[in-house]
Amino acid sequence: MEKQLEVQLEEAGYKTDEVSIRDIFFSVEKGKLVGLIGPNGAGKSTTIKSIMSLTPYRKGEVKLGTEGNNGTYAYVPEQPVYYDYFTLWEHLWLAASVNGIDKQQFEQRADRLLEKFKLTEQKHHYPSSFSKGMQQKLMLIIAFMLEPDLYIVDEPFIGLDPQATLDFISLLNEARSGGAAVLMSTHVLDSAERLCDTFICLHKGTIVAAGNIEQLREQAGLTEDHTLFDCFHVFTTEAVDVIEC
Ligand SMILES: Nc1ncnc2c1ncn2[C@@H]1O[C@H](COP(=O)(O)OP(=O)(O)OP(=O)(O)O)[C@@H](O)[C@H]1O
Repeated sequence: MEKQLEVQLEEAGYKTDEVSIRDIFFSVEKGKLVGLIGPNGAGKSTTIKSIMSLTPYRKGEVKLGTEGNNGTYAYVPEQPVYYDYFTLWEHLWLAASVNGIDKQQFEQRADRLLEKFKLTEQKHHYPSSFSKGMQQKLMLIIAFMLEPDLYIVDEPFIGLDPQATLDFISLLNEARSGGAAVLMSTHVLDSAERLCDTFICLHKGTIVAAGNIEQLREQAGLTEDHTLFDCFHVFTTEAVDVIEC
């Protein structure tokens, strides 16, 4: 299967003399959803930020796109980022125009997504007046509007209401069936268990387990009636050998 993202991070951190994550090696194939899981402070956001070259220190390599073909990506940060003086619609148009989407295609995609996320009425409002969940939806709408080869999403579920969560999942599945790859960090393990093909479990800045749910159960020494949460508990509370992925 073709890799859309290959991560070979030896070390990364917020200062040159401080290593926050180390030995993070994994890949995401076309059409697959890889879940980045781990407790608070495990290094999920740092991994994502260093993939995006947003950490001051990074040693290692990140390859984006398939063999001989640079891929496109959309990054949805944990904290929404917006301009105070642009309306919702202006944000979408700005993102579309810098990414070369023509006006007709932009309007078609943007209107469909606003409808889906129930923000049509707020089209000409300023995101600074939005709730956290509505700002999160703005970030997701931009990502889906760009229809990239790869989605990198940092904790999408916190802040979204149940209907928006379902809408987000259905759009994600639609993008995957079109061949898009997804890397998603989350604490919401029941959703992750249902959605993700494979998991990277981080603890104390490094990978402690990786694979699909069956492989995680095996690595945790658990039987098939155990959930992702049970595996997570084993990997993050007991001394485990670091398992190569
Ligand atoms: N801006 C920063 N400057 C310095 N250290 C940071 C910064 N952000 C995170 N860290 C440190 O890096 C380590 C990993 O944090 P990170 O935010 O990646 O964890 P996380 O798994 O995303 O946690 P959470 O689930 O709480 O979001 C922690 O020790 C944290 O204190």
